[in-house]
Amino acid sequence: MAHTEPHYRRGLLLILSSPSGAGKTTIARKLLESHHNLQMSVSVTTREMRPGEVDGKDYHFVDRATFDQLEEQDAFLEYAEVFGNCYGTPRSDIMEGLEKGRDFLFDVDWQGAQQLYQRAGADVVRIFLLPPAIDILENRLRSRGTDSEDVITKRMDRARAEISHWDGYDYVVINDDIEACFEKVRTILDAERMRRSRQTGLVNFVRTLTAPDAV
Ligand SMILES: Nc1ncnc2c1ncn2[C@@H]1O[C@H](COP(=O)(O)OP(=O)(O)OP(=O)(O)O)[C@@H](O)[C@H]1O
Ligand SMILES: Nc1nc2c(ncn2[C@@H]2O[C@H](COP(=O)(O)O)[C@@H](O)[C@H]2O)c(=O)[nH]1
Repeated sequence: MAHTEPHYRRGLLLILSSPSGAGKTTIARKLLESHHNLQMSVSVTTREMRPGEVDGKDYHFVDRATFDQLEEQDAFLEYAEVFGNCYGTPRSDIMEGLEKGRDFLFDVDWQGAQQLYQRAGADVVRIFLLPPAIDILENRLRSRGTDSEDVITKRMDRARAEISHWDGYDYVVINDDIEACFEKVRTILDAERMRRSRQTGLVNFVRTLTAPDAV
């Protein structure tokens, strides 16, 4: 075996949660640009499409009847109701992808993080993003320009509840400067990929070092 041959690694499920507006989508985009072998888990949702969003890329947009049907078919690894809309993670592909060493990125709320952890514990890495201050969070939601004042009020009310779940995560990162935050999240992902428990091909490799004649 050439010493450059990559060792087999099991994939992981990287969860990014935060109060709405703290920067999950922004950090997720940067991670996807910089890490090949990382793909977004595209959720199914009943919420209206926002300007600029693409069906099948940002979400799979469906009506409530279709969502309920998928739920009945056990098509979701997890699902939750957020701001009166339903969101679910499609089960298909993910378990199979993990076996093949693929990593998946999730932008889900604390309920999604909890359910994914209950179903796929050892494969899950949970990161929670916090804003540097509560008024900065509100400013970011306003400057994003995607929501009405009514929706911003709802998101801010929910933000406090979401923040109260910060201690259900493996890592907590404050998103003050976007580049600094990204560097921290990237470091976590790179280190988690190296975990011994994920590098399942190491057993055979180590055998070639310690008992080369037996291989
Ligand atoms: N560190 C930062 N400094 C300044 N602006 C930021 C920072 N991080 C994100 N933003 C901006 O804040 C707004 C909200 O960010 P983003 O949409 O990524 O949040 P989110 O957590 O995905 O929100 P939601 O849960 O509602 O989808 C965006 O306009 C984004 O460009
Ligand atoms: N439990 C889940 N939560 C999800 C999923 N997809 C998104 N979300 C969360 O919903 C809110 C609102 O998102 P928005 O795009 O409408 O602003 C946000 O907190 C997301 O993290 C999912 O599949 N499951």
